[in-house]
Amino acid sequence: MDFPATRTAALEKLNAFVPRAGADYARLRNYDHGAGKHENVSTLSPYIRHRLLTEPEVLAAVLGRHSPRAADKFVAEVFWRTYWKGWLEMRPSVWLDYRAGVLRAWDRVQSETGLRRTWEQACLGQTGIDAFDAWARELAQTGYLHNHARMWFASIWVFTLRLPWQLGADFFLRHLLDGDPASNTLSWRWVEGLQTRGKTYLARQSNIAKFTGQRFRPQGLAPDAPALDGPPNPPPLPAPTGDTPDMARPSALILHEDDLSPGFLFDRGLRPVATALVRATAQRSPLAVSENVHAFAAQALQDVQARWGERLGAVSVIEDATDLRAWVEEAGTEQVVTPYAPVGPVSEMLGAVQADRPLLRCLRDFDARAWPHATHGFFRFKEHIPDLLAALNLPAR
Ligand SMILES: Cc1cc2nc3c(=O)[nH]c(=O)nc-3n(C[C@H](O)[C@H](O)[C@H](O)COP(=O)(O)OP(=O)(O)OC[C@H]3O[C@@H](n4cnc5c(N)ncnc54)[C@H](O)[C@@H]3O)c2cc1C
Repeated sequence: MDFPATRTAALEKLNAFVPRAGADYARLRNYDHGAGKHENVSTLSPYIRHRLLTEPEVLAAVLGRHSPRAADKFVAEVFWRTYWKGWLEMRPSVWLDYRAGVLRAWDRVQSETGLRRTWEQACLGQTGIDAFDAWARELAQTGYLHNHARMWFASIWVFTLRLPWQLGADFFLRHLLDGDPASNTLSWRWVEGLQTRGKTYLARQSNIAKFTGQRFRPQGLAPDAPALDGPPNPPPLPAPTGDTPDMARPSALILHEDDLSPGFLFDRGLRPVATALVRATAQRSPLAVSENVHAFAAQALQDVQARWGERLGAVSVIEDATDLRAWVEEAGTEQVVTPYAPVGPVSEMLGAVQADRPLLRCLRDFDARAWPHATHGFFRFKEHIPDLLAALNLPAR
């Protein structure tokens, strides 16, 4: 596998990429040379998404080598993830609407033969649109796609194949090792004109030919991209502030696939008597999630156990809400502590515990500082990047 799910592999990848994160990245990042040739970008997203590497660690490595000006593009991309997370965190109903939309679209797939055929062809990479088919297969085989390919793919899915966008986002979530409720849902909404109202992304033959190094020149793409219709974006709720547990009290710890760097909790004084390692990959979709995705998360959880074993107490691996609730009961501690899980399947699973005893969700300082700024578009959020970097003691200008 190209993506061993260990922190060691993540650090090796980061170290190898850092020299290319400056001017080279700014110049070349939009070129997609295909599977096994993604040297222009970092391919770190599966690690950052599971927090085998944290955003501040990535930013520190890059700004330790390049000036803020030279690394401007890369730094901004890292903050896109933060922005999307903050945006969705303050508008959780958008995730619920997406989930309901997947079920509605899946219902239609089962009853409408033409739709079912197109959906199957798209998922199997058998549409006859060579570029699209290659991306579908690359995604299924490797669990990764270049950002530009994701944009072209999403655009063709909706505007050329006329498939429901929720099924495309679901296809991504079932196959991407970095499958992430915020980045995925909101990027799909952005392509279709739902996120930035009326502004869509059209995949063009000339653009695909140029940025794939002439590997593809797909015929028959939609000539225009009329924005999809949908309700206005909900106003933002207050950003979460997280809980502040009394770490001296007997505690159990829940570690999950949304944050596998628990060092910040131990630094705050947590000494758990027992730890549950929770995996919610099966809940990413009502359909079957790919083996690659399950395997990545499972290995990442093993890796956290290997790295932090002696700090975790008795360890159990848990994959469903009922078992998690039973585990909490059995642990019998006064409180349960967990790294904050943003909107998505893990947070939904943790919801099942909360009724029984205090579940204290610890928010990282980085998220607590950044998320409240995701009130409007990215360009307003971006103005805060220098301050967010300064708070990490990193060079900002
Ligand atoms: C339709 C669509 C769906 C997407 N779904 C996901 C998803 O499920 N999970 C996911 O992590 N990203 C998603 N992205 C965002 C982006 O494509 C990936 O984060 C990026 O391609 C990861 O590759 P990389 O690590 O090589 O990126 P690099 O170019 O090396 O960027 C460095 C890091 O910055 C962050 N980043 C870069 N671009 C973006 C972006 N546009 N949005 C958010 N963060 C970004 C990632 O953490 C990435 O690892 C999606 C984009 C689109 C257009």
